[in-house]
Amino acid sequence: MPVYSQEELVRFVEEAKQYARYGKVADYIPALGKADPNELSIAVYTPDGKVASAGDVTVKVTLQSISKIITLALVLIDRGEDEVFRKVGMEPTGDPFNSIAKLEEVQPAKPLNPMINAGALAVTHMIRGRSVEERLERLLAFVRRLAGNERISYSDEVARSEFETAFLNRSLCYFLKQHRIIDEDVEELMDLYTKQCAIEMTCIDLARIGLVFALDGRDPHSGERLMPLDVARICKTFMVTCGMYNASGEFAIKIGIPAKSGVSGGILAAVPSRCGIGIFGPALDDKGNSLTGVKLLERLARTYSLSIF
Ligand SMILES: NC(=O)CC[C@H](N)C(=O)O
Repeated sequence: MPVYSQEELVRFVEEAKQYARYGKVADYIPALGKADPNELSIAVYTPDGKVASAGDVTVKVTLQSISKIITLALVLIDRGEDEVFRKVGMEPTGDPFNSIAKLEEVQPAKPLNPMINAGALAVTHMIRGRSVEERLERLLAFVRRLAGNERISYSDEVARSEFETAFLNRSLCYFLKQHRIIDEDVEELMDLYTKQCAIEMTCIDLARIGLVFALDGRDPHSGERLMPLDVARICKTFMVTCGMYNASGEFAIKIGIPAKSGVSGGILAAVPSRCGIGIFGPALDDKGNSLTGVKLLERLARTYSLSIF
């Protein structure tokens, strides 16, 4: 097991930051547009409980699409594989995360995987609970257990900002409703989905959740099982095949670590048995992945031979 040295991480962060000028902060969710593209931070959490970090790891990042992997785990626990995969598929799309195109082409109409927005909306729909509040509380309780941090909540500002502007996601919902993938009120689902995406935490929390996946679903400190082995396995497989949207193939070749990104600039990565990694770098590439974050991960993967392939 390599020792992830703080000094080395600081150097890698400085190197990767040079690329910030080629990226762009997401602004289709207006509240995300306020982020500083030069921000870059990383935390690496190892099974011995140690955390190495660089950059300002007190900054909070909203999960955005990273939440998709966590809701998938919760819903697989809630409903089991058979029910979940009746409503959402297992195949990468090669399309942007918010694309509506394949929904019409694929028969029977169901989203191709849970990592694109259409699939994630179908998954969020399946979170058990009698009301949006109860479902959100169940999700938050799960997130807090994975991160070992009771204080985690969501940003009301970011949730509201997305809720007010998410017309494309609403279109996806109506399509799903027409095809009976979902049967709830679209505004309620959007309320829950935008709050889910606005759950915020630090890179250290992200890294700790990554480590739970890396340890096949076990709590790194207590050894307690937080999700069944199969659920952790399915989630990690989706991270490899679809976690970086339509850049997942290139990411697998260049970096080779199960990872999930969000348009906030966050990345959660799980190196099986070895570590969890949390990154925040809001300068995005044209696919919506953190440009500086991916550069940083690439450097780390090469230095420490982290590719699983
Ligand atoms: N790729 C992302 O991170 C997208 C998440 C965002 N909340 C959306 O639905 O558009």
